Amino acid sequence: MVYKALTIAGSDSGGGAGIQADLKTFHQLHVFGMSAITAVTAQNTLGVQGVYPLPLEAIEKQMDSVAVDLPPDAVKTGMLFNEEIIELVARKIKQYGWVRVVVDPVMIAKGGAPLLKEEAIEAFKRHMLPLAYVLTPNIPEAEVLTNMRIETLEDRKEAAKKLHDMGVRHVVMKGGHGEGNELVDILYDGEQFYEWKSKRIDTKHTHGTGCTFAAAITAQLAKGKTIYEAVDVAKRFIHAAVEQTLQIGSGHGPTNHWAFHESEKCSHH
Ligand SMILES: Nc1ncnc2c1ncn2[C@@H]1O[C@H](COP(=O)(O)OP(=O)(O)O)[C@@H](O)[C@H]1O
Ligand SMILES: Cc1ncc(COP(=O)(O)OP(=O)(O)O)c(N)n1
Repeated sequence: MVYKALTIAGSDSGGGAGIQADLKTFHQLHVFGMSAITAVTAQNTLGVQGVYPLPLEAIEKQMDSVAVDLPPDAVKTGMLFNEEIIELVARKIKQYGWVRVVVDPVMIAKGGAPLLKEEAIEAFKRHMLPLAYVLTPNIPEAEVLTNMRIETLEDRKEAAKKLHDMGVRHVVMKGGHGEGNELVDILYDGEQFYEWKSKRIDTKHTHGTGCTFAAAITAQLAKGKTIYEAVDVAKRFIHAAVEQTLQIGSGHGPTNHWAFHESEKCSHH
């Protein structure tokens, strides 16, 4: 059986985040990766040098081409950039009845470049949250989406409940932006909270962590795994990818998409 996943996201020329990170992650987890590119970015480990959204027609055609011939078992969305792209992507997801949809609310690149226009945030909340089988905000993204300040673990849980009330089925809040040497990622399924704790690895090479983590969840969902199983593998995948970084580029380097496979000698999970 060949499982297939589609990423609808921006291209990162530097290869560490966006479409490139998603496809590498799908591949490492033995899922056939497909893409619909929303925007091209000129980007490297030093930052984002240019953002070029694609015409709506080009985005729609890519989604149609994949949908009619290669129906995905799971879908991930990343950089959506503006209101028009959000509306289009949401309409097409509904048209094709895609359910296992992982929405990564990409807003700002680590270097500070906006990957979602501020005026598009309301449209994102309105159109994308109700389609999210899984939403994967980091702490600053969760703050923007819920209009609340998140400092403690209790705040994170309150924000997760709010996001669930806004239509998200499963909230996976990433803890990379929290304080201290321990990272806590949480999952809320509407009833219970689950926590994944790990050591914070002391490195500046974390470009693309969010994309890679959400892509790993998507790959596992494509294979029919439960949300708990999917987050569990994704957490191990990203931990290995940050622990054994590649040390390339002179800024914030990419994570290592080979590391999980090599460290766990996994086959198909
Ligand atoms: N320094 C680090 N050491 C280990 N894991 C990390 C580190 N930074 C981020 N992660 C993990 O990478 C994933 C993405 O985290 P986060 O930084 O919160 O999101 P984003 O990349 O979207 O800003 C999470 O699972 C988080 O726990
Ligand atoms: C094209 C593109 N999409 C998404 C991102 C953001 O990725 P993320 O995983 O959050 O990593 P950082 O930008 O925070 O390093 C991106 N940079 N480019």
